[in-house]
Amino acid sequence: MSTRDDNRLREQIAVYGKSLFDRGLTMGSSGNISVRLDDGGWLMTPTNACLGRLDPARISRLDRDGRHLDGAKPTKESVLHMAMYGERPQSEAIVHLHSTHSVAVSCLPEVDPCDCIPPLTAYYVMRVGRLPLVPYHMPGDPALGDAVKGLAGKHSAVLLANHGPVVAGKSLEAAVYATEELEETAKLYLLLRGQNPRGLTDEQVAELEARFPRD
Ligand SMILES: O=C(CO)COP(=O)(O)O
Ligand SMILES: [Zn+2]
Repeated sequence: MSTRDDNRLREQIAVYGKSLFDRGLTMGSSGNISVRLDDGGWLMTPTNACLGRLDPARISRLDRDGRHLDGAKPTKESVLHMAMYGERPQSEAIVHLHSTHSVAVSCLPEVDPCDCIPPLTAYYVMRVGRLPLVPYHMPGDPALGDAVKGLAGKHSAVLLANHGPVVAGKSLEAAVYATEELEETAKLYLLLRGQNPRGLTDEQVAELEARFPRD
Protein backbone atom coordinates (compact mmCIF):
# COMPACT_ATOMS: atom_id res chain seq x y z
CA MET A 1 0.00 0.00 0.00
CA SER A 2 1.33 3.42 -0.90
CA THR A 3 1.49 6.17 1.71
CA ARG A 4 1.56 9.88 1.02
CA ASP A 5 5.30 9.84 1.78
CA ASP A 6 5.77 6.97 -0.70
CA ASN A 7 4.05 9.01 -3.38
CA ARG A 8 6.22 12.06 -2.73
CA LEU A 9 9.36 9.91 -3.01
CA ARG A 10 8.09 8.27 -6.23
CA GLU A 11 7.57 11.72 -7.76
CA GLN A 12 11.04 12.80 -6.61
CA ILE A 13 12.69 9.74 -8.18
CA ALA A 14 10.97 10.49 -11.50
CA VAL A 15 11.89 14.20 -11.40
CA TYR A 16 15.56 13.60 -10.58
CA GLY A 17 15.77 10.69 -13.03
CA LYS A 18 14.50 12.91 -15.85
CA SER A 19 16.86 15.72 -14.89
CA LEU A 20 19.87 13.37 -14.91
CA PHE A 21 18.84 11.76 -18.20
CA ASP A 22 18.01 15.05 -19.93
CA ARG A 23 21.48 16.37 -19.11
CA GLY A 24 23.14 13.26 -20.59
CA LEU A 25 24.36 11.96 -17.24
CA THR A 26 23.18 8.44 -18.11
CA MET A 27 22.08 6.98 -21.43
CA GLY A 28 19.45 4.57 -22.75
CA SER A 29 18.10 2.40 -19.94
CA SER A 30 21.30 2.59 -17.89
CA GLY A 31 21.47 3.67 -14.27
CA ASN A 32 19.15 3.18 -11.33
CA ILE A 33 17.90 5.08 -8.28
CA SER A 34 16.62 3.89 -4.89
CA VAL A 35 15.31 5.49 -1.70
CA ARG A 36 14.80 4.01 1.74
CA LEU A 37 11.27 3.86 3.14
CA ASP A 38 10.25 4.38 6.76
CA ASP A 39 9.17 0.73 7.08
CA GLY A 40 12.72 -0.45 6.26
CA GLY A 41 11.92 -1.29 2.63
CA TRP A 42 12.90 0.56 -0.52
CA LEU A 43 11.60 2.15 -3.69
CA MET A 44 13.82 1.26 -6.68
CA THR A 45 13.66 2.10 -10.34
CA PRO A 46 12.47 -0.79 -12.54
CA THR A 47 14.94 -2.85 -14.57
CA ASN A 48 15.41 -1.74 -18.18
CA ALA A 49 13.65 1.57 -17.51
CA CYS A 50 14.85 4.85 -18.98
CA LEU A 51 15.52 7.27 -16.10
CA GLY A 52 14.16 10.05 -18.31
CA ARG A 53 10.71 8.48 -18.62
CA LEU A 54 9.86 6.91 -15.27
CA ASP A 55 6.23 6.35 -14.34
CA PRO A 56 6.02 7.02 -10.56
CA ALA A 57 3.23 4.45 -10.18
CA ARG A 58 5.36 1.65 -11.72
CA ILE A 59 8.44 2.22 -9.51
CA SER A 60 9.27 -1.02 -7.69
CA ARG A 61 8.73 -1.43 -3.97
CA LEU A 62 10.78 -3.96 -2.00
CA ASP A 63 10.50 -5.04 1.62
CA ARG A 64 13.37 -4.87 4.10
CA ASP A 65 14.58 -8.31 2.95
CA GLY A 66 14.67 -7.23 -0.69
CA ARG A 67 11.50 -9.10 -1.68
CA HIS A 68 9.62 -7.47 -4.53
CA LEU A 69 6.24 -6.26 -3.21
CA ASP A 70 4.71 -4.29 -6.08
CA GLY A 71 5.41 -2.16 -9.13
CA ALA A 72 7.50 -3.31 -12.08
CA LYS A 73 10.41 -5.77 -11.68
CA PRO A 74 13.19 -3.92 -9.82
CA THR A 75 16.64 -2.99 -11.08
CA LYS A 76 19.09 -5.85 -11.47
CA GLU A 77 21.36 -3.91 -9.10
CA SER A 78 18.97 -4.23 -6.13
CA VAL A 79 21.50 -6.39 -4.23
CA LEU A 80 24.19 -3.76 -4.76
CA HIS A 81 21.92 -0.99 -3.47
CA MET A 82 20.87 -3.05 -0.44
CA ALA A 83 24.47 -3.96 0.40
CA MET A 84 25.39 -0.28 0.37
CA TYR A 85 22.43 0.66 2.62
CA GLY A 86 23.37 -2.19 4.94
CA GLU A 87 26.72 -0.53 5.64
CA ARG A 88 25.30 3.00 5.73
CA PRO A 89 22.33 3.39 8.08
CA GLN A 90 22.62 7.17 7.65
CA SER A 91 22.01 6.98 3.88
CA GLU A 92 18.48 7.46 2.54
CA ALA A 93 19.07 7.29 -1.22
CA ILE A 94 21.45 5.81 -3.80
CA VAL A 95 22.12 6.86 -7.40
CA HIS A 96 23.97 4.71 -9.92
CA LEU A 97 24.75 6.14 -13.37
CA HIS A 98 26.82 5.40 -16.45
CA SER A 99 28.03 9.03 -16.53
CA THR A 100 30.64 9.21 -19.28
CA HIS A 101 33.63 10.84 -17.58
CA SER A 102 33.25 8.78 -14.41
CA VAL A 103 33.05 5.61 -16.53
CA ALA A 104 36.15 6.75 -18.45
CA VAL A 105 38.10 7.09 -15.20
CA SER A 106 36.86 3.63 -14.13
CA CYS A 107 38.60 2.18 -17.23
CA LEU A 108 42.02 3.80 -16.71
CA PRO A 109 44.78 1.36 -15.73
CA GLU A 110 46.73 3.89 -13.68
CA VAL A 111 44.04 4.97 -11.19
CA ASP A 112 44.73 4.34 -7.51
CA PRO A 113 42.09 1.73 -6.56
CA CYS A 114 41.89 3.24 -3.06
CA ASP A 115 41.31 6.77 -4.36
CA CYS A 116 40.46 7.07 -8.06
CA ILE A 117 40.34 10.88 -8.40
CA PRO A 118 42.63 13.33 -6.58
CA PRO A 119 41.15 16.18 -4.50
CA LEU A 120 41.15 18.78 -7.28
CA THR A 121 38.41 21.03 -5.89
CA ALA A 122 36.77 21.86 -2.57
CA TYR A 123 33.31 20.66 -3.65
CA TYR A 124 34.70 17.28 -4.67
CA VAL A 125 36.11 16.86 -1.15
CA MET A 126 32.87 18.13 0.43
CA ARG A 127 30.49 15.94 -1.57
CA VAL A 128 32.50 12.83 -2.50
CA GLY A 129 35.80 12.47 -0.63
CA ARG A 130 37.95 9.41 -1.29
CA LEU A 131 36.57 7.24 -4.10
CA PRO A 132 37.55 3.54 -4.10
CA LEU A 133 37.41 1.34 -7.22
CA VAL A 134 35.34 -1.88 -7.03
CA PRO A 135 36.83 -4.67 -9.21
CA TYR A 136 34.89 -5.47 -12.40
CA HIS A 137 31.74 -7.61 -12.13
CA MET A 138 28.94 -8.13 -14.64
CA PRO A 139 25.99 -5.75 -14.17
CA GLY A 140 23.60 -7.33 -11.69
CA ASP A 141 26.15 -9.83 -10.36
CA PRO A 142 25.04 -10.50 -6.77
CA ALA A 143 28.76 -10.68 -5.84
CA LEU A 144 28.87 -6.90 -6.36
CA GLY A 145 27.02 -6.67 -3.05
CA ASP A 146 29.87 -8.42 -1.22
CA ALA A 147 32.43 -6.37 -3.15
CA VAL A 148 31.02 -3.04 -1.88
CA LYS A 149 30.42 -4.24 1.69
CA GLY A 150 34.00 -3.66 2.80
CA LEU A 151 34.05 -0.16 1.28
CA ALA A 152 30.62 1.38 1.79
CA GLY A 153 30.95 1.86 5.55
CA LYS A 154 33.75 4.37 5.06
CA HIS A 155 32.84 5.71 1.61
CA SER A 156 29.54 7.21 0.47
CA ALA A 157 30.62 6.79 -3.18
CA VAL A 158 32.35 3.94 -4.98
CA LEU A 159 33.35 3.53 -8.64
CA LEU A 160 32.58 0.19 -10.32
CA ALA A 161 35.45 -0.71 -12.67
CA ASN A 162 34.52 -0.41 -16.37
CA HIS A 163 30.99 0.47 -15.33
CA GLY A 164 30.22 3.62 -13.30
CA PRO A 165 29.62 5.36 -9.96
CA VAL A 166 27.34 4.33 -7.09
CA VAL A 167 26.66 7.21 -4.71
CA ALA A 168 24.72 7.28 -1.43
CA GLY A 169 23.34 10.37 0.28
CA LYS A 170 21.31 11.43 3.29
CA SER A 171 18.56 12.40 0.83
CA LEU A 172 17.93 11.81 -2.86
CA GLU A 173 18.90 15.43 -3.51
CA ALA A 174 22.21 14.93 -1.67
CA ALA A 175 22.97 11.72 -3.61
CA VAL A 176 22.23 13.50 -6.92
CA TYR A 177 24.41 16.50 -6.01
CA ALA A 178 27.29 14.21 -5.06
CA THR A 179 26.93 12.19 -8.29
CA GLU A 180 27.01 15.40 -10.33
CA GLU A 181 30.09 16.63 -8.47
CA LEU A 182 31.80 13.29 -9.07
CA GLU A 183 31.06 13.43 -12.81
CA GLU A 184 32.33 17.01 -13.17
CA THR A 185 35.50 16.22 -11.23
CA ALA A 186 36.08 13.12 -13.37
CA LYS A 187 35.84 15.45 -16.39
CA LEU A 188 38.36 17.87 -14.84
CA TYR A 189 40.68 14.99 -14.01
CA LEU A 190 40.63 13.82 -17.64
CA LEU A 191 41.10 17.40 -18.94
CA LEU A 192 44.11 17.87 -16.69
CA ARG A 193 45.73 14.46 -17.24
CA GLY A 194 49.41 14.80 -18.09
CA GLN A 195 49.48 18.44 -16.97
CA ASN A 196 50.58 17.81 -13.39
CA PRO A 197 47.69 19.82 -11.87
CA ARG A 198 48.00 21.31 -8.41
CA GLY A 199 45.49 19.48 -6.20
CA LEU A 200 44.43 20.50 -2.71
CA THR A 201 46.99 19.85 0.00
CA ASP A 202 46.39 17.38 2.84
CA GLU A 203 45.88 20.39 5.14
CA GLN A 204 43.30 21.94 2.81
CA VAL A 205 41.44 18.61 2.58
CA ALA A 206 41.50 18.19 6.38
CA GLU A 207 40.19 21.73 6.85
CA LEU A 208 37.27 21.07 4.46
CA GLU A 209 36.47 17.75 6.13
CA ALA A 210 36.36 19.41 9.54
CA ARG A 211 34.21 22.32 8.33
CA PHE A 212 31.89 20.34 6.00
CA PRO A 213 31.64 16.77 7.34
CA ARG A 214 30.13 14.30 4.87
CA ASP A 215 27.44 11.93 6.16
O1 LIG B 1 22.89 0.37 -14.92
C1 LIG B 1 22.32 -0.69 -14.98
C2 LIG B 1 23.00 -1.96 -14.62
O2 LIG B 1 24.21 -1.71 -13.99
C3 LIG B 1 20.90 -0.74 -15.40
O3 LIG B 1 20.29 -1.90 -14.93
P1 LIG B 1 18.74 -1.92 -14.63
O4 LIG B 1 18.04 -1.51 -15.89
O5 LIG B 1 18.43 -3.35 -14.23
O6 LIG B 1 18.49 -0.92 -13.51
ZN1 LIG C 1 25.07 0.13 -14.39
